[in-house]
Amino acid sequence: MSQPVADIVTITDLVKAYPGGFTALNGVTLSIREGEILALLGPNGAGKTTLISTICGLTMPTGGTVTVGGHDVVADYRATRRMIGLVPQELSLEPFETVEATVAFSRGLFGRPRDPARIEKILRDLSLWDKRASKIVALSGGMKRRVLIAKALAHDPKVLFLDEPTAGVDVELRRDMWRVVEALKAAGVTIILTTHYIEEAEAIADRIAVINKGEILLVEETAGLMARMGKKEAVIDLAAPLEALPAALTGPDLTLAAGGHQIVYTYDTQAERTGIRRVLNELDAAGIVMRDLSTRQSSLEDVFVSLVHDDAPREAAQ
Ligand SMILES: Nc1ncnc2c1ncn2[C@@H]1O[C@H](COP(=O)(O)OP(=O)(O)OP(=O)(O)O)[C@@H](O)[C@H]1O
Repeated sequence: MSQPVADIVTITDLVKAYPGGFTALNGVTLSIREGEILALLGPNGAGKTTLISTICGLTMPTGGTVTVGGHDVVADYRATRRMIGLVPQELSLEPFETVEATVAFSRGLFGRPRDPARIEKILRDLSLWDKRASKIVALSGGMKRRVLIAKALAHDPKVLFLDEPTAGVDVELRRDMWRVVEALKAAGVTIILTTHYIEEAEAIADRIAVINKGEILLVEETAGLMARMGKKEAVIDLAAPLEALPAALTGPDLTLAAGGHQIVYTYDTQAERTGIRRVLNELDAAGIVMRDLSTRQSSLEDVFVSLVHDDAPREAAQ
């Protein structure tokens, strides 16, 4: 029998109001499971970096609690910080230091004893071993990102935060980075990543959390989310516009669009039968002439946009 998965990070009613009065986190409750890859998605300014900084103990919360491995991040900062590795957005490295010294120094910062074999393993896993004697300044952007990850792993953290790990890197390097993240997961590290690339979340995350205006809008298994919300639409172009749908074709899955020139039928991609044939038969029976039929699959990107968009009127109403 498989063991139930424990939560390694527990965030409860977290609030962060910045001194100027801006509330960046507005009651965030979220549990992160040991060993998972969780993608945190949200538009610019949603509160992703503030959330990560608060879990890492770099930003003080104004309300609520965060525990890592059962320890409170404020009361027990040293214990929680040791359990966390953070890869920041900016490439903040000492340019004239070597790769190996940079990573070894980072281990020392957390009071861990020197362990050249451990550093070698980290560098090898990240394909940095051949570059160990190179100065940071001589590395490509992609290699510098790997050094940042190596640095964050140098003290053997249980939880790794990656803030926009593939921002601005090319497709090949991005896929390379995904392999690195998956290998870390296989080694038992819990990973939380923020990203603006939705296909990145879809490709590697076990669960997806969507944050907007300091509030968590959704947390769900990636596969379940795609199955539940990844609907397919059939768009039927009509020869002549309709004022209304015929009586036999009313229902929440059918809408009239494009000024009556189109019927949009939304169906579940998981269902045994799509129901498209029934719709076409009903059109025929009602004497409605179809000009064209096309289908489109909604992606996680559509789900994300509709979630964040649906959230917009709330702000206007406040
Ligand atoms: N030190 C600060 N003082 C005041 N406001 C701040 C501070 N840091 C962040 N904010 C504000 O809090 C909000 C959330 O910022 P945060 O950086 O957490 O968002 P984000 O989701 O990480 O955005 P991005 O995707 O652009 O990195 C923003 O409106 C930002 O302007």
